[in-house]
Amino acid sequence: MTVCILGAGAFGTALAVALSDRHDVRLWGRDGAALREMAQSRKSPRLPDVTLVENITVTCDAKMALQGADFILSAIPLQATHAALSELVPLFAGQPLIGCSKGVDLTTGLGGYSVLRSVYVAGPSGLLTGPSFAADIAGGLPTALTLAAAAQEDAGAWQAALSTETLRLYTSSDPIGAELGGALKNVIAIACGATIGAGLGQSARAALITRGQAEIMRYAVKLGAQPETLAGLSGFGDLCLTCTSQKSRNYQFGLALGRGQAFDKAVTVEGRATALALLPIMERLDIDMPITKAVAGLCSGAITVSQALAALMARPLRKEL
Ligand SMILES: NC(=O)C1=CN([C@@H]2O[C@H](COP(=O)(O)OP(=O)(O)OC[C@H]3O[C@@H](n4cnc5c(N)ncnc54)[C@H](O)[C@@H]3O)[C@@H](O)[C@H]2O)C=CC1
Ligand SMILES: O=C(CO)COP(=O)(O)O
Repeated sequence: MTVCILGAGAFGTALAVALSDRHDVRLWGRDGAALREMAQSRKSPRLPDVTLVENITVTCDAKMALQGADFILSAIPLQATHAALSELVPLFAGQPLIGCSKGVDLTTGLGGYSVLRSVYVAGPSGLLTGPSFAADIAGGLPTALTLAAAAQEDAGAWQAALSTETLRLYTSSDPIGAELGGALKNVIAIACGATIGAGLGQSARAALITRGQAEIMRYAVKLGAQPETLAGLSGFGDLCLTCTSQKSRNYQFGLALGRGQAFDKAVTVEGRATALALLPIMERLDIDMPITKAVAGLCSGAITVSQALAALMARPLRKEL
């Protein structure tokens, strides 16, 4: 089969490497000069340890990349996905479109799967998400992810086509739960990084992960997710990984906030825009999300880490569940 991957950053490239074990892959990106350099050197600046094998075609020609593709995967950062796909969808030919991005859109409030549905109205779409660093996938380390689609038979067929010896896919028929678990964990990871960066300790981080999971659950269930999905790979699994690993860019961004250090604005940190996107929605729907609110305040510069801590600790005492 032929798989077209949109977005030639770390994650798109990692998926290209993994799927090239079984399929021909077309890796499409928008930056012509960078793509030509990748095509020639067979190296990715984002994943320097990896060599791109021959059956990965690197290109900025979308028509060529999509021609005859059996699957389309999108690994374009979430805030750019709607605009980018709106231009590309006219070139699609009814293939499954599977989102791989994690976040909530600032303009529409939609998550990774729902953005795809809003642009690719007539075609089948799904979401691939869960605990996975690009470098791990590209390095052939064992990884388990959730492949979610509204129709279980679609998810089953796509699982069979896209699993590899090292990439183990589980199906889910709850794409809303999958998109929200993957998006909201990034916000909690920023809080965890800030906590460690400010020297508040690992006990505080464990509390944030647990209370973070509680507020992710409140939000997602209100928006129609199944609670079990939030306990799975796309929810709890990815929350664990991102909140505890210095490889996570969301966690690194939080660490810098906690230490009062600057952070490179060019690095993809999905949780920053996601926290700001969630703020008006949780207020409108009256969902209690104090950690997300604190992270939104940190990201907009409205509050400091010590003010965020003081606000969280001063909340009225309550029952845990
Ligand atoms: N890096 C990782 O370990 C993982 C990343 N993801 C998700 O994958 C998505 C992409 O992240 P990364 O690849 O890591 O980011 P990245 O920063 O490495 O790469 C992003 C790529 O997207 C391209 N891009 C930006 N706007 C674009 C547009 N309008 N059209 C086409 N290309 C555009 C950039 O040129 C860049 O090549 C994010 O939503 C992230 O949460 C998911 C799982 C793991
Ligand atoms: O989503 C990820 C791991 O599952 C990657 O996390 P970061 O975007 O924080 O690096």
